[in-house]
Amino acid sequence: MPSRPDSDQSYQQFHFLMNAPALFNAAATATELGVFEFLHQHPRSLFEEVREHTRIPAHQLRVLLQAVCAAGLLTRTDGRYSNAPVADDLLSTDAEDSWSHILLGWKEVYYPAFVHMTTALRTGTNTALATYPGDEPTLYQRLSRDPELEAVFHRAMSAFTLRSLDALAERPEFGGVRRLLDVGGGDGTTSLRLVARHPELTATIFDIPSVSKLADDKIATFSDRVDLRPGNIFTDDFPVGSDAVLFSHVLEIFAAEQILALLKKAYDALPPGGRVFIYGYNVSDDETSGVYSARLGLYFNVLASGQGMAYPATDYEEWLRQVGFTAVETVRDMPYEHGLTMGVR
Ligand SMILES: C[S@@+](CC[C@H](N)C(=O)[O-])C[C@H]1O[C@@H](n2cnc3c(N)ncnc32)[C@H](O)[C@@H]1O
Repeated sequence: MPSRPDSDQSYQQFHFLMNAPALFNAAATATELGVFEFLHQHPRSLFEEVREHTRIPAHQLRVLLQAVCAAGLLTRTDGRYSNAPVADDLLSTDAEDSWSHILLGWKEVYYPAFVHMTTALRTGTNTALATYPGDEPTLYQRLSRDPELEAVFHRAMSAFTLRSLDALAERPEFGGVRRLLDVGGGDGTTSLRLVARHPELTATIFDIPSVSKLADDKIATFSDRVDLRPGNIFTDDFPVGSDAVLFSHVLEIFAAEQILALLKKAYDALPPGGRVFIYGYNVSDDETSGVYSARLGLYFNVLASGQGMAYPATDYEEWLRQVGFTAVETVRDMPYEHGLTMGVR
């Protein structure tokens, strides 16, 4: 059996990758037990102090803390534990954009589904969806039967969206928009940030009724400039009267024919000169890089919709042209593997 030198970076990455699911879960459990939050407030704590806070048996805490140290998220010096700087920045608070929400959403929804990956990819359908009650074709619709999990899921999505949203909100193109239709706008996180940044902008959030209810709570502060359109983006008409349509993290869920149908609906709902914005993850054009995009594509195909991926920007550009949009272009290399593809009716 050939062996590789320990100095080989790809070998080190291989070690980390093979153990990553266990370390991910240790980080999620430490988050749920409030370890990072406690050590943020009480750096250099002794084992007994962490134990008093977490209230788990000493041996099990010993095992957990070793794992989280090995993952690089905690340090232990002279027997005292502290957050590593990256954990202190990203995991130690309950703020809306905290990675702690993202971790819990991935732990509860994404990663349990991946035991179905081989079957799902072999059979070409999202077999993990069978673990959720209902007969609706996507996870988003089935989650409406479990409001608690739906809230965890949307809190995670909102936290992640907040992390990548500023690059979108800062785009000068939104300065020229007056009425935005935010298709699949979720709990309103994106529209709220856009209207806060652009004082002339008003927005309509179009999403399924149970998600619109989540948005209802959030939009209170901007209720004069943000409204809700509960419904199904495929079977219900797009409201008219907007001069721009935004698809943020939505088209990537679906297959090419469905994307073309949604883009055609956007085209028909827009006036001449109206704009379309497609914001989300893009794999590289040669489809070899993008770890966030990889996770997302697998999640769609194993669980969420049974199709879709973080398509390369060139796919979106081609679909926009096919539907009739002009001045098609993409802003590439935005944070978190994001891109913004735009067109004009
Ligand atoms: C990945 S989330 C994106 C949310 C938000 N746009 C963002 O960027 O954070 C996809 C959204 O599409 C919505 N969605 C999926 N299928 C839908 C359908 N058929 N009709 C209405 N909304 C749908 C989901 O409920 C969910 O809120």
